[in-house]
Amino acid sequence: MPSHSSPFHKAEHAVPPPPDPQSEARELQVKALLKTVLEPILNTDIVSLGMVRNLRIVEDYIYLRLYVGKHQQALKAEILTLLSSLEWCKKSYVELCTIAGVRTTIAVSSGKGGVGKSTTAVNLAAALQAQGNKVGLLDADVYGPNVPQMLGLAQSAVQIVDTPTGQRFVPLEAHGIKVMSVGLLAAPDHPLAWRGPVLHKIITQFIQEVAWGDLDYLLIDLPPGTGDAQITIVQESPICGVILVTTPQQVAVADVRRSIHMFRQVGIPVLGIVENMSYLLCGHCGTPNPIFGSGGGQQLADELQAPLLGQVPIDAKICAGGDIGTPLTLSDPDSAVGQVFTTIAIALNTTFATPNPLTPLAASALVA
Ligand SMILES: Nc1ncnc2c1ncn2[C@@H]1O[C@H](COP(=O)(O)OP(=O)(O)OP(=O)(O)O)[C@@H](O)[C@H]1O
Repeated sequence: MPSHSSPFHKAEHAVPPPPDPQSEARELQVKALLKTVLEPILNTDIVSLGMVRNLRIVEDYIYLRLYVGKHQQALKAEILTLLSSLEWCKKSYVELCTIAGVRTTIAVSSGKGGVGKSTTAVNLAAALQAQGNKVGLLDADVYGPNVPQMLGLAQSAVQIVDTPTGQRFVPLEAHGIKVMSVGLLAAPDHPLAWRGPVLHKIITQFIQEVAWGDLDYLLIDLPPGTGDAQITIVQESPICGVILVTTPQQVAVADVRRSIHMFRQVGIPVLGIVENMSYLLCGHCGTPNPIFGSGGGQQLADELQAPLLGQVPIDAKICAGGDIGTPLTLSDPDSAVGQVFTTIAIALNTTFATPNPLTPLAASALVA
């Protein structure tokens, strides 16, 4: 954090001065330098990974925020050493932004509601957990928080604990997955009509004030669309990347296109697209029938250079699983649905858990 004697303390509240050529040149110099710092697992520079945000240069001082997982905190020292090599820099401040205990944070988003975003988040969490990962699921869909019901936790009460760093929500647990949801704080059947600053505060609390313990993956189920709530969440959290869910119809695809642009604008890598309700499997012969049309997900993936991570069939057992609180990927991992989510979980593990010379998933995520 910047000390009170730093120029940033004054600058926080002041109207930003017009950019001067010297500051602009220095900013370019700093960015170029930061681009030489590689995240060792993804083997990609920290600027392209969206880890560096809020870069500001005031006179001879540099300030930036570094959004990282618990295993990446050593990057701070590397950055400070590197910036100290600039002959004009008197001091640099790197504010570490992380979620305590969490290694990899991934958001699940969709351009519009009802396309299966929560279904994807829940089944992916189950697939990652089944592969031996410690997994948390944060239901940040303030407009329709239905993760608790999908995991059989609908009526549960949330506990609060005192910790050395303040009070924290205690996540609930379902099928070995730690779960926190805005829905758990609202009375049943009560609309969640939070707006503006209240919404911002609740979301920020959810990101920072949950006692997750040690997690390999934290999945965040975002609200649909590209509004204030989504932007707050992606800007306030150390998200490594976002998975976008769509259906094959043209209208859903257009919404996802908008979402992808929004994420790329704020510098969050897009890990790929999940096409849900891609086809209906014939109950007799097993032939796939693309009742909502076909090719939408692949077309979008090609156009936006984001990989198509999987195509999930329509299966009535998904709804049944949602109602009884057990994701289909857990109750029937060998089903076509279970296999799609297992494949995606393996791709994520390969990308985020093993040092590698730029996996296809990581490489394509960074195309702007
Ligand atoms: N592949 C599928 N086959 C059958 N039913 C599905 C499938 N995917 C989702 N559903 C069902 O569609 C409904 C909407 O799914 P879900 O709640 O996951 O969508 P969502 O995008 O999260 O919606 P919202 O944005 O409104 O929260 C649920 O009843 C779910 O069980």
